[in-house]
Amino acid sequence: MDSPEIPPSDRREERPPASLPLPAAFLEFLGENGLDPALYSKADTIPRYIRLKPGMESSVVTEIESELKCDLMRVSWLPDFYAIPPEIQIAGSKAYQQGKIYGIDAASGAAILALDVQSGDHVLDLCAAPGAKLCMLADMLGSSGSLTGVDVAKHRLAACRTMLQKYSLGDRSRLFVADGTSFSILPVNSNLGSMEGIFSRRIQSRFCFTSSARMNDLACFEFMLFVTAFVGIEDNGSIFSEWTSKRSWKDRQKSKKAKAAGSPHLPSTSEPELIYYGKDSGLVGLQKRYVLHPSTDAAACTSGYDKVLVDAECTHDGSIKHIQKFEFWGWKTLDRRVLNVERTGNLLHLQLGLLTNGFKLLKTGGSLVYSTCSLTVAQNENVVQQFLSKHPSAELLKINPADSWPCRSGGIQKTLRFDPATSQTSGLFVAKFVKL
Ligand SMILES: C[S@@+](CC[C@H](N)C(=O)[O-])C[C@H]1O[C@@H](n2cnc3c(N)ncnc32)[C@H](O)[C@@H]1O
Repeated sequence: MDSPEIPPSDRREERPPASLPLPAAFLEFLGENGLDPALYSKADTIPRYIRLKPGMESSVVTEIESELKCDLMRVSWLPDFYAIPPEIQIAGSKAYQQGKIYGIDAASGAAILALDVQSGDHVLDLCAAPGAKLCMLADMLGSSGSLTGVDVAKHRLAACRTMLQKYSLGDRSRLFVADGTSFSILPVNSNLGSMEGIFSRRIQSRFCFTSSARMNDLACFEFMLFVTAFVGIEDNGSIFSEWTSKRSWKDRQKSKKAKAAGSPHLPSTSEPELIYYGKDSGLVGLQKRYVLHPSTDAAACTSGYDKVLVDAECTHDGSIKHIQKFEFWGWKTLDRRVLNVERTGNLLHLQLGLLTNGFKLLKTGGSLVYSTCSLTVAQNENVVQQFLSKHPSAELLKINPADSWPCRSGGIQKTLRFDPATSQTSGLFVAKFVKL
């Protein structure tokens, strides 16, 4: 007689024990979420991944190999990605310091490819820091379109600014410290339509300009630059000039106030704070008040972002290397940062809020990728399900390149799950939506 099939929960006992000394509270968290502790035994075996900045000559690979003293193994399913042994540190290498490579997990790379960014797209990254995905998004964008990065933590977003500048990827980017659940600023070009009206009316009354023909975007843009030059003089300094790291007196006063109000993250007004914009971000020469005005749902449908990434805040339990760090930070901090029930409850609300607002800012026909580095169903499939039940204009999309990716299907059709055992990567859940 055939021996009865072992239920999955019992099969776990046969696997090698986790090499990390996982604390009881974390094991309990894994148990409650139906996750296998054996995954954490892979911590020392899954490779570290680096991405070679596109456009680098292939000779650079040999150069980097001799500097890092290891082979760079090309990741066949992901362009420009290489695997290196997990113990190799890249931060001290010249290749890293000169901006030729950056560290980014292969699963994160897959999430960006899933978004299918095309040259000319207006892209929003709603939880951008510390910025590895943001850099890859900027790379995919090429020489047209725009990239807007948002994060609630100012010090973390400042790290994004450093990254973009280091890798010369910031020209088309702008960075806002803001709450991603309520951020409502549209891409710059989208404002042209509404500003066309504002400027036309203003100029008509000033200069008796009476053309009834609708200006095309380019003519309108040139016209606006001309107009802002005049209006700007009148408004004395409210025009975006080229970005500088030197802060104005006004900005310094603003952050003093925010500090005094006791918020380390958000300015006291909770208004989005622009902490960087590149020379081709579309802002230079424009009036601040027209760029920073909040949008309506209807405006977003016609003039919103083409692509949105919501790489939501989560418990990070799927990021094996992150969990590994608690060996140094102390397992007690894991309780506070990962397992705290109240925090986890709030997280679910936050994740749904981020996904909902990211979708709101998407133009009709645009697509959104929702990802988390948690392996729990609660933070992934359940959030997706709840979101879909409230948004009839949202539909899950098949992620086409995934046919050749080493990942599994998520608990809902068309969603994906990467994990150390299946993918040799960090854990990541990925879902892609289209706005109908
Ligand atoms: C998983 S990390 C994002 C990683 C990032 N996408 C990358 O590839 O480097 C989540 C980020 O969400 C940010 N965050 C948390 N709450 C937020 C909110 N309400 N609005 C915007 N960002 C938020 C955190 O500060 C954190 O930087």
